[in-house]
Amino acid sequence: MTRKIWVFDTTLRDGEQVPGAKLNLYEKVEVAKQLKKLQVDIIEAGFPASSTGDFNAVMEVAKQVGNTSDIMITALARAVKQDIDAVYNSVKYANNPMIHIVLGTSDIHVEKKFNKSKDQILQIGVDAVKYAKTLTNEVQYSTEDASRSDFEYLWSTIEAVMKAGATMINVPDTVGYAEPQEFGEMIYKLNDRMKNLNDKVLLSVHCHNDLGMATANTLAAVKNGADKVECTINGIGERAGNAALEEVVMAMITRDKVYGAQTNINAKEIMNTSRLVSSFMGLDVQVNKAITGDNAFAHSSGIHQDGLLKSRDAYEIISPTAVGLDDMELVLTARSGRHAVKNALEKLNLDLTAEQFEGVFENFLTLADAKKEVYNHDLYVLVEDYFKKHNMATETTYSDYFYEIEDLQVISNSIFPSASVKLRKGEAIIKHSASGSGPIAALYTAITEMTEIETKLVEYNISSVSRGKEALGKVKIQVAYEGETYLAKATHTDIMMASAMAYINAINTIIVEKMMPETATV
Ligand SMILES: CC(=O)SCCNC(=O)CCNC(=O)[C@H](O)C(C)(C)COP(=O)(O)OP(=O)(O)OC[C@H]1O[C@@H](n2cnc3c(N)ncnc32)[C@H](O)[C@@H]1OP(=O)(O)O
Ligand SMILES: CC(C)C(=O)C(=O)O
Repeated sequence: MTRKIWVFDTTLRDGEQVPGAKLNLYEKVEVAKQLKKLQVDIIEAGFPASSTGDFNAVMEVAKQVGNTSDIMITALARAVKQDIDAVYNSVKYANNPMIHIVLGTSDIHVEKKFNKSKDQILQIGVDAVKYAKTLTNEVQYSTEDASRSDFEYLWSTIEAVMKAGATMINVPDTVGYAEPQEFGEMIYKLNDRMKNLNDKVLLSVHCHNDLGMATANTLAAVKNGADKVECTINGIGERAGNAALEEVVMAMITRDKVYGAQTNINAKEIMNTSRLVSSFMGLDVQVNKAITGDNAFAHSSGIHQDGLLKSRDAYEIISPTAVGLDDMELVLTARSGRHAVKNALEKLNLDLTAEQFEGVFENFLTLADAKKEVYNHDLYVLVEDYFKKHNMATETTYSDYFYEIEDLQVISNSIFPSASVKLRKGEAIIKHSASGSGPIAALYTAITEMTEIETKLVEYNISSVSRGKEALGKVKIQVAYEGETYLAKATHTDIMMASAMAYINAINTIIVEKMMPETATV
């Protein structure tokens, strides 16, 4: 039988502990609404005692998102009356409020942090739970630093707080010290004892990623009886972060026979949630991050691309559509082979003879060696160049459709930010200037007015690819056009040039998908 695993999302509490990731009230509510669409069971919305801003944000999440019976809203408190009151007074507006109390159980915490005896700390925990129970029925108790605690003391604490009324026991690997086998064994023993005492109390885990094992430890706990997992979107959180919700959930779906457990998560909302959190918190997702990284479903090497074209399961264990992406991406690079390039040409209706293909492929490799990625609009131009070189007539001049940047100048000031841009479209040269509220707005306005393709810039993201003065700027954008979104990127030492190139890549992609004539055959 498949067990149900509860998902407790702590993106808005532990995730928000990432330096610089603080969200305002509006942003917290928006993320919480998206977490509800993702169908998490519990949202930990913050730490209300820490500031008035966070108290109000938690209260707003409780009111606006906790207003239905399918979700529980909680927030964190130390084992301190004032913190517990702050949690209660903010989460009480939810249909299902819960108070979450944390207190350490390891010798390090008891002796060095609190300078108290084990009995004193245990009593403080019990009193905190008893007090919280006078306010709400649902109370979770977290035994901070559980994985470095003396097992019998950890158990005495859990037993005592369960008797005091805790409805969920959360066992944290606070400093990411645990190892899957060892952590699994600890959870097995705790589960056994807990179920004997009161089988209605849920056993939960909260794992950190200091040794890169947060997901593995969480899944080991699931295998060994844990009922609930605490996670964050994109694995963000204090220091090296927490177990990533998308990894834990997709592992249970993909390896269902191993875990025999499932969550209620609507996996198709994973990418939307990841992008929203990344954009609001200003935290880029590492490109190779499992499930939500840019390259998680992108294949770039010839042998893999060939294998995928023959049978998807050769190199794919999860369909990208399962997490809300359109499809896998075959990125054309200098490591691509003939099968992938032929497939891309065929998709564009560019049917070539074997001899023509070999000629185009040779030129493709030369271009790919010079560029990081070859786009569909580059393929059109490669085919056209081949035909021109071999004095063959073409019905359509493809390069007449696409834009290339020849030059640009951007003036950034607080009075009148402006941009002058020179574009090439086939043989034609177009020049234009525009102003805007900032340099990027001016640049993108100039290009929009020249190309007459009205897009909406949904996201603009710039990062440095390397260190130092010569660092390359990498620009990633998302634009909307006629109800669809297009992602594009570009890299250049000049960040304005990288910004313009990314935008032109998006424009050319829109042209390929929406504006190339059906009859565009060679
Ligand atoms: C593992 C985790 O992620 S736990 C959650 C971490 N999150 C946060 O810390 C939320 C943000 N924190 C804050 O805003 C502040 O630290 C506050 C409001 C919690 C406390 O602020 P202050 O009162 O100024 O105390 P400060 O943070 O300097 O020190 C923590 C105090 O809480 C005590 N404390 C720490 N953990 C606990 C606990 N679980 N239960 C009871 N007391 C605790 C410490 O011993 C210390 O008390 P002391 O002043 O008597 O030595
Ligand atoms: C509050 C607890 C669950 C925590 O964040 C930790 O121990 O890491």
